[in-house]
Amino acid sequence: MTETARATPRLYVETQAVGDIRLLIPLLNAQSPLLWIRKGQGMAGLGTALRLEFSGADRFTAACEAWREVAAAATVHDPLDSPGTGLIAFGTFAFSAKSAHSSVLIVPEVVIGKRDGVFWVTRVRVLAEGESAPASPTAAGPTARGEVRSGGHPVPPATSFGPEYRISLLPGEAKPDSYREAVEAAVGHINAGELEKVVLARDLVGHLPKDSDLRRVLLDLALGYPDCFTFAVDGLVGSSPETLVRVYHGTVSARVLAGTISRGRDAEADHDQAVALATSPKDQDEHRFAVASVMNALAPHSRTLIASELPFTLKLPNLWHLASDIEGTLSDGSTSLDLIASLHPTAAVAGTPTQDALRLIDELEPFDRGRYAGPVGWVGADGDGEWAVALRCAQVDAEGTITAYAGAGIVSESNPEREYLETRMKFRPIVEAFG
Ligand SMILES: C=C(O[C@@H]1C=C(C(=O)O)C=C[C@H]1O)C(=O)O
Repeated sequence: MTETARATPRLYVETQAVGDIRLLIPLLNAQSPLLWIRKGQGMAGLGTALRLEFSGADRFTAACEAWREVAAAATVHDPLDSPGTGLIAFGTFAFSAKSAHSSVLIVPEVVIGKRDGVFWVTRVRVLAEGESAPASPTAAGPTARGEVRSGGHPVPPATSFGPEYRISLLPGEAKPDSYREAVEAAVGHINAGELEKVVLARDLVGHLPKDSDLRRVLLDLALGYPDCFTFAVDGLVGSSPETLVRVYHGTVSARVLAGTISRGRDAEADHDQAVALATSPKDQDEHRFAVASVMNALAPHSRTLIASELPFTLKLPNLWHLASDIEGTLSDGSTSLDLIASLHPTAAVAGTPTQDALRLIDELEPFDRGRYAGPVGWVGADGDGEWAVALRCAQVDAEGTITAYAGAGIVSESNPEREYLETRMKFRPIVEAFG
């Protein structure tokens, strides 16, 4: 199912430290941005040095294998050796093994990054057949094809934003009534003892005029949701609060979210909402399934693995979530790609038991989720990386069609209207960013 290049391309990669970079988003390409930031820190990508596509049930294992080969064949000069420096790929994976949408790893020609007061630029090019890689770094790094450097400055220039736009997103394949009916049907299956939890989503669609500047949407998301990962990979744009997995030098961490309530109108009502969420048996049930699925997936790869005993309430501008942080040390040298293969799909986005939930999603959701609820993030040459669950997001395709998705965890106590309203809250970041 998965296409692999005949010969592994040999990449030549140079990272250099640069002076202060203020904002990453204005440096991006307006129509095909590559971005991964949280709290203003992260990486922006320009151009494509290498694109690897995967599909089907083996999309994760094929990506692990292909990335290992690409990393092994690459020559990397990276004096900084920190998360995100050196060779990296941005990635987005389809939710379903049956999806018609591709899963991709993209190595940009240029990566501009900032983290903990360190600023860097990485340049990448594919070596020609027979060409040997420079043994030591060239002063300003390899110049990407066709790029004109302004005054020899290593950071590509910011460009001004294109015209403003306001786009309405309207119900797509799943109309509000059919969503409520699907929730009701799911509760029936749960009460019949067929499964314990299923996550059902609905979609909104809109159209982005040709040549619209997607950086406007990213800026809105990044400023409005600074504690979330704001991402743009291959047309998938969004701001996710949920860390699927982070791997760094043999440690592993994740943030599991499941259980949601609206924000209160004033401080007191808001506090009451948080207490109501933290003490709701329905939300605790939903959450327990989600934590268990992540712990079970990580346990075989970990020497130690700890989740907080009780979930905490995570405040976002549009809602409260029940959250649990998980931390551990790896026992088997798994890369972040190996771990997303084990983790996906968690009970926070599929349900419990997984296979029954996936079957019911196929039956009750009238669309292909594409990359929604799949892993989105980045991986480095050593396999370390950071992946979020692609939530609060939309896919913008080549014709400008925007498809946004939001879902809710259904358990036996679920109420169709409340679950519908929960998806409305979850759509807010993306609806407001395009609107
Ligand atoms: C499915 C979504 O969110 C997931 C489901 C949640 C829930 O059911 O409470 C909460 C956070 C996410 O894990 C979504 O945002 O579309």
